[in-house]
Amino acid sequence: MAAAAAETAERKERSSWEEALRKMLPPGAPLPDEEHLDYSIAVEYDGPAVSYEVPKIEPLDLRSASSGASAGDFPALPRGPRFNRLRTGEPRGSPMESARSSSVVQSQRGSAESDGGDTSRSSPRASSARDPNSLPGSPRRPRPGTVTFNTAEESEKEEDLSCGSPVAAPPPAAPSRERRRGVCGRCGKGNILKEREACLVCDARYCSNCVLKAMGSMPEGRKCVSCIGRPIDESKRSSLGKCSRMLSKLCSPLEVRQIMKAERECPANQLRPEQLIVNGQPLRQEELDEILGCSMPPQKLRPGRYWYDKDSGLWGKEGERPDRIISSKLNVGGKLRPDASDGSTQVFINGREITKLELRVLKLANVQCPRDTHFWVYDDGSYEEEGQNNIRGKIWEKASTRLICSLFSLPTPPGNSPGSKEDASTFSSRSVPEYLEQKRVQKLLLLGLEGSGTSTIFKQAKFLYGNKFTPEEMQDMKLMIQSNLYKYLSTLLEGRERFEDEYLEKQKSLALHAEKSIQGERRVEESNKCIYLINQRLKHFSDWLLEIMAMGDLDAFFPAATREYAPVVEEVWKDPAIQETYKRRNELHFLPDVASYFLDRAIEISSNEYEPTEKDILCAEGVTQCNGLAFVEFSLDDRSPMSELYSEKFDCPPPLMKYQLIRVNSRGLSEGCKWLEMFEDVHAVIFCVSLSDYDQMWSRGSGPLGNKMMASKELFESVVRHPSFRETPFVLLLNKYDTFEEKINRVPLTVCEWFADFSPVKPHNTNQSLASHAYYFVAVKFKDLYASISGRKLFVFQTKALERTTVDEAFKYIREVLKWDDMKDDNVFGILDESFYSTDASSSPYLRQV
Ligand SMILES: Nc1nc2c(ncn2[C@@H]2O[C@H](COP(=O)(O)OP(=O)(O)OP(=O)(O)O)[C@@H](O)[C@H]2O)c(=O)[nH]1
Ligand SMILES: [Mg+2]
Repeated sequence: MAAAAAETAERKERSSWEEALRKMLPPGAPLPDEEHLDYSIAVEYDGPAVSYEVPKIEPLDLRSASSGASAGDFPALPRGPRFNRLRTGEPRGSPMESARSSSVVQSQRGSAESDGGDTSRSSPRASSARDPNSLPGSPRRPRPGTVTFNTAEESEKEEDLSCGSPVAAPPPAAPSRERRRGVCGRCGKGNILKEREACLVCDARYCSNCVLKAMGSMPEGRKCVSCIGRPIDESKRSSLGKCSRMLSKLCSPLEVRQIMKAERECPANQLRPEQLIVNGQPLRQEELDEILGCSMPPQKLRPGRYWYDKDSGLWGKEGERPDRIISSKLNVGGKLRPDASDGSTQVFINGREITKLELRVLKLANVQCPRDTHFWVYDDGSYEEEGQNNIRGKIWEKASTRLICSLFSLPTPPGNSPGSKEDASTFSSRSVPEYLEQKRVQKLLLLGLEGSGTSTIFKQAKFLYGNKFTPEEMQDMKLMIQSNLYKYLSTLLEGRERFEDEYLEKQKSLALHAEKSIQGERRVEESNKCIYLINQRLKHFSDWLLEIMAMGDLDAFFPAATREYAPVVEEVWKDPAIQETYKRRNELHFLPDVASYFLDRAIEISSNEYEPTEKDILCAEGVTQCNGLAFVEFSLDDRSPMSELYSEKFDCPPPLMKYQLIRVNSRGLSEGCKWLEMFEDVHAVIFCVSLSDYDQMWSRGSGPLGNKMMASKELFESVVRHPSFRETPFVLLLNKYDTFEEKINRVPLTVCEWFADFSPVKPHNTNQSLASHAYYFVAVKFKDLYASISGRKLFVFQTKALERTTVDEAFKYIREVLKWDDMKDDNVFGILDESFYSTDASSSPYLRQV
């Protein structure tokens, strides 16, 4: 019964689509077989109502145009930018818009027809094809967008290319363009110093006036409209998704984010399987999918030849040592060859002759490996000699081995439990940097997002506990303060440019309206004086400085230029346009609060005789100019309620504990928190967050702008999740409470999406109470987040890092936390219940925070 009904339904459906098709063909033309239908031409249906859904073409929805795994793996592609711009009425002229209004849309690839995955097919049946996953037998591989906007000529050429096998057909080559250095590919105007945005495919460069016209709404990121659908130039792979200064000036942050996402994730920009040769064999799409979809895929894959050991998960470039450990047991590539990494040690791991460096590390890790040893290594690091059936240990288990590996840039598997303490002695007998030595010091790792206050806290610790700055450090500090002047200034100048452009745009649209009325004209004339205008001379300086900053060449000009330009710096800073810009500093690409403190004294600071005061040192960002790792050792006066408890019990004073404060700057954290592995033995992680960041905009490098508190949250999460700190207590310092107190009455806490549910219940008559309420709210947010990840309690303390006493109290609080942590492990007194170990208790004078 059911079968018969289904058959009738199918027959009915078939006849109705045949009917629809007939209407599209010239009268009397025979109805082609389904196999012979040419789906590459879609015609807008304007016939009578039909019982099924007429297929629609959505030119930009590449997600539906790509099939199988890729469709599932790549999130929705941006359609926002285009619509946003259309809404704002910005003149576009992009061929994209004209194509949308046209009723005939060309399919880019005839090849897609053969596999039935083309969403542009005109068959009514194709209505289901909008969901590529619903197509039986649709191949799992990314395909370029169905619809592009090429010239007729280009489309013809492509049609030929696309006739080949859909798997083997190489993507069409980029059109070659004649280029002259510094000349815009569209308007032809040239200026070698002007910024250009380059097409990722053909490298055509466009000036800021032309880039949006040449690249349209960028559904695949920065490509000329005629290059959409084409694979990118491989040399540009590393810049995928990295926004340029030009683009961030031209588009809103949301648009930029969407364009960059499309650039990274659209099918056309992905690696093609045949570009990867693994163990001598080019990959097939399923294999590439398997690699990319595994739990630990190789990062930043580029076309090339690789080797892969599926038993251990080791992965490297052909002829080179292992580069990383990826998921094991993937069915990809050919058989691992003995000479895969070009080793010459006569020691073999899973059939591969290992390199000298690996052998050295194995020896350091006390693995016996005479010549002609054949090891079998499994993905958990356990190893045995071939044929002996006797696991001899785990290679990466010891912390020392992992540290050695990281020193030698050899991969270790993530997620190993912290190494056992007995490693310490073996480890210190080797020549390792002093700071890695296991001594009687408690290591405190101080981390935080850029500008959160870590260096200020570090410097306060130095002032507080007796480490003086050396003359070299003072000199470093001076140079840093001097060059920071230019950094602040360039941020302001860049902002000024943007505000001026915005203003002019607004004027233009006003003028359009005003043309209709004479009064309007007068009004426009009156308001034409833009407050963001600067004079020609300063403009010249501004262009020059921004150019240098964009090229990252500041160090080449300073400090030599410091004195020479000091008067101009002062003039620029005092200029009303810059002062107006400064008023809108929260819209700028992060300008610290201290910018005005230093810019006000530009002449004094730029002089040769300038010596930074203690306050200058504190206010200056950073510890040293190069700003990498910094260490300070100190001991604290140990009289505290907890130490009294010790003395009572043991009848002797506790030994003086030394602390080593290690500060890693935010740049050190940005590379996937790689450095953190070095610090798995720290006793506490002190994470610093600037409370006043909740309304600040910020971006990592040239990435898209976002809320800075959210960026802090993300960094916090990744540090908490880091395997090195699974057992380590965390102390959160909520810093800049002073700025927060002042700001909270002007800017509601809810501007940060994470705090959107902040609604203080009681009326707040004083600033104090609203600020403390908000502070408590933020603290609890972090505590909840921490607990949800680690299942433990987060210790929170409030600081105003510029006030020394608050930093002193913070360290004393941290000392208490460390002691409790020690005692929790031993539980020597048997009195440590959860409430004692909680921050809610107030058994210590320092325990007055949430
Ligand atoms: N008002 C106020 N300013 C602070 C406070 N803490 C730090 N600052 C200032 O904020 C700026 C940034 O602080 P830093 O200590 O340099 O921040 P950081 O975490 O070291 O950031 P990077 O050096 O970029 O990694 C400096 O100008 C400090 O003077 C605070 O509690 N209140
Ligand atoms: Mg700093």
